[in-house]
Amino acid sequence: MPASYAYLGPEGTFTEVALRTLPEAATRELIPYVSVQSALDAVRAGEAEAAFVPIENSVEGGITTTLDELVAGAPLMIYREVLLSITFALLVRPGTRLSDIKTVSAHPAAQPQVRNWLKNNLPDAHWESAASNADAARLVQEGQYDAAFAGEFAAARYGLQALETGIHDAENAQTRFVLVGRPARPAAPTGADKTSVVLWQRDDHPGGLRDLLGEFATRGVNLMLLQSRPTGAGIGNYCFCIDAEGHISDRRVAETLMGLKRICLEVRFLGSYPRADIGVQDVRSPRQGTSDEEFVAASHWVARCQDGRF
Ligand SMILES: O=C(O)C(=O)Cc1ccccc1
Repeated sequence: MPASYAYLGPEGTFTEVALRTLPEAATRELIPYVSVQSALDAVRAGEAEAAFVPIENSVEGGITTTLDELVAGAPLMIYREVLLSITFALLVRPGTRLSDIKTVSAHPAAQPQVRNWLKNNLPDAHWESAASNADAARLVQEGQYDAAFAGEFAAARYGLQALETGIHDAENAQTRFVLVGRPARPAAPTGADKTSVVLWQRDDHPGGLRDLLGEFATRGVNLMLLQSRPTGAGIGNYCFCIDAEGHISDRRVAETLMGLKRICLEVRFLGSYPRADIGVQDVRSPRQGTSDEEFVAASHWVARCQDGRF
C-alpha cells in the first residue's frame, strides 16, 4: 500500500495544518489535491492510503461536499478526527490597501465565519468561492482576486501579506477534519470513541425519523451529529448522517446498529474512531442498563430461559 496521505490542498490549507498534528502524518508523504472529491477518489483508486479532509465546522455544521462523497460511491471509512480552532487572516499582495479591495475569495465554508467582518469592513467587496482557502491565496498571488481569507501561515507560501489577522465572527470556531481510508477493521476502542453511520429510511411514514432515533435512545447511545442530505431522488428524499458516542465494539452501539439494520433500507457504516473533543477521563458512564456487562448478562439470561434453566 502506498505510504501517502492525500489532503485538500494546495499547500497552506487549514487541512494541512490539522493533518500535521497527527503523529502518523510524519511517516507519510503528504500529497495536496485540488478538491475533497479528488483526494477521496485517490483513496478509492488506491493511489493514496488515506485522505484528510474537512467534514464539519462549529458555525455552519456539516461540510456538504465531504458528507455527500462519504454517502455515495464506493464505501470509505473514517479512521481519525482532528479539531482545529480557526481564525482567518485577510491576505493581499504587498502594497494593497483595504480601500483597493474589490474581490475577496475563500472556501465556501469560510463565508459564514467572516460574514459580519466583511459587512463591517468591506461591505461592497464581491465574494468569489475557491476550492480551498489556500487556493484563494494562490489566486490572489496570480492577480485573479484582490484578497483571500486564509490562515496567516499561508501568507509566506504565496508571497502575500496579512492586512488583518484574527478574523472570526464566532468565538471559538472550530473545524473538524477526518482521515478517510478504504474499509478495514476499525481501530480498537480507546474508551472515548465515536461511530459514524448513514441511514436510509425504508419508507416514508409519520414518525419515521423518530423510529430511527429511538434505536439510539433505547440503548442509551448519545448523538453528536445529525445532518440530513438529499438522496437526489426528488424533493423530500433524504438520508441521515449520524455521529454517535461509542465504538462498534460497545454492546449498546452494536445492538443499535443491528436495530437500524433491521428497520432501514440501508445502513452505511462509516467507522468507529477516537474522538478528538474529550479524553477517556471525561467520558460519561453509560446510562443504567446500557453497559456491556448489563447487555451480556441479559443475553445470558435469555439463553438460560431458552434452555429452561432460569
Ligand atoms: O483547509 C482549508 O483551508 C479549507 O479550505 C477548508 C476549510 C474551510 C474553512 C475553515 C476551515 C477549513
